Amino acid sequence: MPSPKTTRAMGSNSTSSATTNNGKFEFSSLVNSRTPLSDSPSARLRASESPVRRKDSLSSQQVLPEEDCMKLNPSFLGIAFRSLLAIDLWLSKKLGVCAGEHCSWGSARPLMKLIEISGHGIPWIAGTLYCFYKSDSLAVQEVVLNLLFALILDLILVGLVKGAVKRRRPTHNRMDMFATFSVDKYSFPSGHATRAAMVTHFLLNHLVLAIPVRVLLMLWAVIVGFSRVMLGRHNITDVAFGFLMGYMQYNLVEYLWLSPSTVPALFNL
Ligand SMILES: CC(C)=CCC/C(C)=C/COP(=O)(O)O
Repeated sequence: MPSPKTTRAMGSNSTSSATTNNGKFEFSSLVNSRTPLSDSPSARLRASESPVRRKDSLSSQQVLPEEDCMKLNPSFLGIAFRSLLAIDLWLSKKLGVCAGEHCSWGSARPLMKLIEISGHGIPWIAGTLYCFYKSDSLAVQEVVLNLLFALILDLILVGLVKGAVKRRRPTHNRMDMFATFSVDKYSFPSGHATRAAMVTHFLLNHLVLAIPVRVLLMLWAVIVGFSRVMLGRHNITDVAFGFLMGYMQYNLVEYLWLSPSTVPALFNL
């Protein structure tokens, strides 16, 4: 692939031309792939095209395919976004202190894995089903059924976003998670973070809890989020978006609230 420094292709004649500097081709700007080589003052260089081959092989009317081009003038937002991602990866790797037994906090890994199980979907769904089975009043059944609905909705929405974004987990992650599903190989967003945020919001709003219990519940959610990064399962942005998504999922459950008047069949179990 030619050197990224490029010399303006002087398209005055039917084919582009390149200048050489001690035999090394230099380009100051590139020809736009969407217009004929001879017309545009700035452009892109076909990544697989060497200057020498390009001069001979491309006529002035041939348009370079977009996918073959390398964009050398990214927007400010593009640069800012990539810088944020680079900081995210770097800081997440720094915070992955329990990613393995050999890490600086490797001895805390068993505790982090216990916290991981406390935020897993299976224990929450199994526990909620048990509470629904044992519930003896319509009011309790209504709350428990909506919690079950929220947990299932969380799995579906997180699975869809994971499958769409397909962000790989951090390289330092050791994939030894308890009971995972296909899309759980992907990192964005953190399903534990969405679940912790959603469940905490749900319980704080639908259960009468003493202040210390409310504080412990919120603390649990934050610790689950931190544990995802410390275990190396996620980057910080995966968890941050997970918390935001979990909060939005709770509001969606409130909007779609299942009540005996709207879905009586669910309550005649
Ligand atoms: C298979 C079931 C019922 C739940 C999967 C729960 C799970 C493994 C989610 C992944 O969480 P992270 O995205 O935080 O790693």
